[in-house]
Amino acid sequence: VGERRPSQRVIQAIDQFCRQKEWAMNVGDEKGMHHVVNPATVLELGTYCGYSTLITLEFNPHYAQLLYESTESERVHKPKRCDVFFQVQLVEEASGDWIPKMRTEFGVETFDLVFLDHWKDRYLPDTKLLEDCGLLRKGSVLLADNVIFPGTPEYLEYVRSSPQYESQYFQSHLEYTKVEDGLEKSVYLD
Ligand SMILES: C[S@@+](CC[C@H](N)C(=O)[O-])C[C@H]1O[C@@H](n2cnc3c(N)ncnc32)[C@H](O)[C@@H]1O
Ligand SMILES: O=C(c1ccccc1)c1ccc(O)c(O)c1[N+](=O)[O-]
Ligand SMILES: [Mg+2]
Repeated sequence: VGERRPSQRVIQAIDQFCRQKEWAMNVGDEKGMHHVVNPATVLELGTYCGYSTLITLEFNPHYAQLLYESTESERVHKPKRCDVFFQVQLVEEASGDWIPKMRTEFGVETFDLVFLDHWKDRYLPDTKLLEDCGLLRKGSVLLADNVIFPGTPEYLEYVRSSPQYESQYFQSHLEYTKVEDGLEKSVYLD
């Protein structure tokens, strides 16, 4: 068992602080994304402090700054609208405005994985936007946090009743608590 990488040490420190000092809305160390296949092109909706980050959308400049400071990857360059790191592309904009620009701004054809963890009333409209923009392909995975607490009833109803998705619920707990919550994994069938 080797020495923890810097990013693992940061995650461990966040978990310890949130468990012992002050709760925060990171996805946390229990839910995580370990049961999802290893994706190549990932979109995260909702960055916060960058605990779960990959290619990520965050409209709060304060939280976006936290990611710049906490991401140990060197900043490759600073184009006008986003910062590109070795592993992270952060777009400091609202999901509804920027999902339609993913192809033209980033050359994304389709996403292998979308991690939904932003304001819960945006899950359904942004999912429909991803569909309408052709950014999902057969086998794309939507992984949605907080489907029980705070809850995303309209989104759950949609992915569980739509013939376009194969959905599975992974029961867990609200991060750093014993309150029931979980992740809904929905595979797009096209
Ligand atoms: C729960 S936090 C994200 C937690 C993060 N995924 C993690 O696991 O640490 C939700 C974040 O989404 C951001 N957010 C909410 N709605 C958004 C939207 N429509 N577009 C972009 N960011 C959004 C909020 O500013 C907040 O930082
Ligand atoms: O909505 C909240 C929330 C509501 C009230 C106070 C703090 C957080 C929340 C709680 C746990 C989450 O995992 C999460 O992603 C969120 N969120 O804001 O997106
Ligand atoms: Mg969450």
